[in-house]
Amino acid sequence: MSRGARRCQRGRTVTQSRTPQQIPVVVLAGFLGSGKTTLLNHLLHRSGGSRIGAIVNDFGAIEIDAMAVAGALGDSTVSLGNGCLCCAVDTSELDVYLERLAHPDTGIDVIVIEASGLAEPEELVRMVLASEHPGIVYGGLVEVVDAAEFDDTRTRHPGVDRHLALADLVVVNKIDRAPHAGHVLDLVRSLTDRAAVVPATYGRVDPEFLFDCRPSEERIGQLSFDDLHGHDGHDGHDGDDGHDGGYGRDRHDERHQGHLHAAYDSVSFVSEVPLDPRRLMAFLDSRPEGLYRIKGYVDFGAHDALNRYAVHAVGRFLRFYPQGWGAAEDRLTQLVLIGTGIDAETLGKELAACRSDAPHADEHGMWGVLRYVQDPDGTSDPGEPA
Ligand SMILES: Nc1nc2c(ncn2[C@@H]2O[C@H](COP(=O)(O)OP(=O)(O)OP(=O)(O)O)[C@@H](O)[C@H]2O)c(=O)[nH]1
Repeated sequence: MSRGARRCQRGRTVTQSRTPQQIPVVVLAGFLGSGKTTLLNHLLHRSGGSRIGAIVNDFGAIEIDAMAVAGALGDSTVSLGNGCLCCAVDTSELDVYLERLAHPDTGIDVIVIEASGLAEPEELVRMVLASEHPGIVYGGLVEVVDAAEFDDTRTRHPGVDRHLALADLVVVNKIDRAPHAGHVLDLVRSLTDRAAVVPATYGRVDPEFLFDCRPSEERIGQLSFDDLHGHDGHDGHDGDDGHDGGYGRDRHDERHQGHLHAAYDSVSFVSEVPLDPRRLMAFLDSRPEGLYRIKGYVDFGAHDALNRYAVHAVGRFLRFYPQGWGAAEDRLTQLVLIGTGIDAETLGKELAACRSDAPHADEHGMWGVLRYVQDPDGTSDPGEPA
């Protein structure tokens, strides 16, 4: 591929033409919901002594992915929200962040850019290669594939084959959900050019596949949000947070008609009023076919005052993950919906109608939601919608 790109050798990656001062920049891509954020969180927790700088690019106006990554490590990410990095973000903005992260004071060993699920990886790779910063070197393209949805994704987007052909490493994720995992692995291998193809569940791959790790004792901790933003007070959040009960069709640059995201719309929804679990389940059960991805956090108010519920829908797959509210956290529902041919106004109205008007929890109200909560040991698979 390009100068500086890595090759996998017997399960380990090697950065070529990298001087000791140069920090590899790894592009982490993959279709909507394939498991990029899950993999990035795994890397952040399992990178031994290596210090990772993360740049997270969300498609929707609310930065759900950035929250998921930052939430795990105390705001140690840079967020480039509302639009695919490959079009909507100015190259110079990416350069500014790369420069900041690559500054020797940060002590960062590797930078991972998590692309939005609709980004064009070759554009991202081009942007990294175009950076003239001497302190960084392109570190390779990692593509995450959802093994359970792979056939469907390829049918919807034949362009995915092209993305795989460019990859240096393909993580075939969600092996636990794929009844024909062997078939998917063979297919992916036939579509890649030179990539290592690694099966995974919940993105648990050896970080050494992506970069050379330092021993654990060298770990010096993650950076603060301020470190990454250069103490300039700019938090990179341009979403419509705090806009109660509000929803909006997010604007995306449609110059690049050949891009995956040209056919997709996203809707963001924020509410300070808790949602009623039965109404939300009715909404989710009847969600339109084109609404491929839902992610975010739900406040069910008195129905569970201790937890917010992270929600993920990918195709017909649906899960809720209860997470304790932080003491200083705003009790908000924040959702991003992404799909093709979706009616943003109607979806927004339907979500607004899910807001609760009852002051008390009804006793069995959460049952429908709890069907989609995974057991703590992660072994059982709750029922999926018909
Ligand atoms: N069963 C199963 N679920 C997984 C696995 N990996 C991720 N998930 C779930 O899949 C959903 C989507 O995962 P994410 O990591 O948010 O996917 P993403 O690629 O970052 O999503 P986008 O940012 O929308 O493109 C979440 O509910 C994850 O918990 C896996 O290996 N097995």
